[in-house]
Amino acid sequence: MTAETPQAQVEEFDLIIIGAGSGNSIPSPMLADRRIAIVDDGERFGGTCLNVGCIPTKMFVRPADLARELRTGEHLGLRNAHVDLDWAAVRDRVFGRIDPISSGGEQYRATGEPNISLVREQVKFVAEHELITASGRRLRANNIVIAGGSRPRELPALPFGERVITNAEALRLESLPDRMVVIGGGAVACEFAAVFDAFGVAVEQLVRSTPLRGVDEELSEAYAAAAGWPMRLGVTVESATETESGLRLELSDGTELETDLVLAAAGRIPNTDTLDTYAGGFDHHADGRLVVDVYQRVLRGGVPADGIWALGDISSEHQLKHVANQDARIVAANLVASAAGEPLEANTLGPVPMAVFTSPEVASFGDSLADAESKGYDAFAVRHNYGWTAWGWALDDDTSFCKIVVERGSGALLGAQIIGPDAAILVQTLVQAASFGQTVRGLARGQYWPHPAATEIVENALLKAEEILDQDEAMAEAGE
Ligand SMILES: Cc1cc2nc3c(=O)[nH]c(=O)nc-3n(C[C@H](O)[C@H](O)[C@H](O)COP(=O)(O)OP(=O)(O)OC[C@H]3O[C@@H](n4cnc5c(N)ncnc54)[C@H](O)[C@@H]3O)c2cc1C
Ligand SMILES: NC(=O)c1ccc[n+]([C@@H]2O[C@H](COP(=O)([O-])OP(=O)(O)OC[C@H]3O[C@@H](n4cnc5c(N)ncnc54)[C@H](O)[C@@H]3O)[C@@H](O)[C@H]2O)c1
Repeated sequence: MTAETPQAQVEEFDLIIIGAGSGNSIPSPMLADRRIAIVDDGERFGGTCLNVGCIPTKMFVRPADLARELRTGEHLGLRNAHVDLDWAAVRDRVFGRIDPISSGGEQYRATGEPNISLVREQVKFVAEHELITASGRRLRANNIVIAGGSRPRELPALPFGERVITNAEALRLESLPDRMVVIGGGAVACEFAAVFDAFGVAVEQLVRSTPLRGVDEELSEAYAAAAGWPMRLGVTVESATETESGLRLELSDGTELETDLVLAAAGRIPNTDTLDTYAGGFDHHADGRLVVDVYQRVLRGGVPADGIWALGDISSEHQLKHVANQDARIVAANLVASAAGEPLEANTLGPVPMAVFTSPEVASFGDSLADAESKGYDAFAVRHNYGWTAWGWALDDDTSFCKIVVERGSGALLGAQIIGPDAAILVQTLVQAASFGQTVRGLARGQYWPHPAATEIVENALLKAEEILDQDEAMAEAGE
């Protein structure tokens, strides 16, 4: 802007919410007396989870899982199960359901509430409480909620383009390629590899280290062994060359790989750079996330910046929707409390579960045994295989298992890792116990477990853990 260019007049609001993913849940009747601006630059309204993340991916996972189960059901006596998956039909069902929700939500925000203005463009900070939009509008508010999320990390050797795509493009492909390379070993890569494999694409997954790193070594190994598509571990792409029919990838192990399409899923980076939260003077972690305190207030010079809040991927160490939602609930409550001069609510919910809807499914919370030991816990782990329960016999399963990590003495549940069908549901029984401070003692025998449901896998792991605690106690009493 030159000296002669007149500056746009500042538009004043009581509250500006940047990001209409989890941020879109902040407005409520409690804030009906505030002039609110919701700012979002997404191609579709409603953020990552609704449009290109959790929800559509799982809507693809379901038919993929069904087809895989039928096709691989020979051992159960299923014969000649030939199942075709129709990509276009599945895709159109998914987005036929989701797109109207997105556009309906957008229309409601644009016209449905007199106190809310919707600003559909990119915005960035110019000062602690002031923003400028791409078209030059200047917005100011005493309270700003930063819910700008994250975006896929681009790899230098594989710039995004026609043949190198992200989750967003992958879900809406016009037609399926014959061959696809999936880069990464995280949740996105593992879920998409499983889906495209089931749809008949020749998938090859390239993992820099090990898949689902950070869960538990034994589980990561079991996952790599059980996944039904080729997975190369310990390799990266050094360079890529366009060929007539696709791309040739030169890999770090000296080999080459030809493919039609690359799906890059090498992590997500917070949108603090494009939002220029640095211009607001806020504190950032080394990876670019905003630093928040336990009340979700953004810090500036180590102390809470007045009226600046953040939630979800842009500030959280967990890039998970249930965490972003919880952050948003805290921010919503604290916007009301701070205006009323009441005490703020702390964000102190118990352990964070995560579930990866790949094949086989994986879920966990808390520490692996290695993590617990590195934190100084005197802990042990027990493992119970699905195949040791009646439900496992029904599945004819010999690869799935549940591990729980327990503190010696107290019997506190420090973590759990499950690989196998319905892992996401099973883990919640343990998350619930840990969240409400229940130890392993009495947990199995203090309630009924429907027989012969999959929950008996968890019940048996708990019984085993209790047995170890009893043995420890007996040894201590015997003075051993
Ligand atoms: C493929 C995939 C699958 C996933 N599956 C799961 C799952 O099964 N379970 C789970 O718990 N989590 C899952 N996640 C993670 C989950 O989607 C995110 O943790 C969650 O959506 C983050 O919400 P958010 O509100 O922080 O950000 P978002 O929902 O990303 O919202 C941020 C919004 O801010 C807007 N914005 C950003 N910068 C600006 C700017 N400068 N100006 C204006 N607007 C801006 C963006 O357009 C966007 O709409 C998945 C993620 C991906 C990518
Ligand atoms: N079911 C779920 O809950 C779910 C599903 C999808 C995504 N998510 C969330 O979305 C976030 C993003 O997922 P993601 O899988 O993209 O990230 P991630 O951080 O989980 O995994 C990134 C992967 O990319 C690899 N990688 C990083 N840099 C690389 C490089 N230069 N070359 C090769 N490989 C590289 C890492 O080794 C890792 O395997 C995750 O944090 C996850 O919490 C959750």
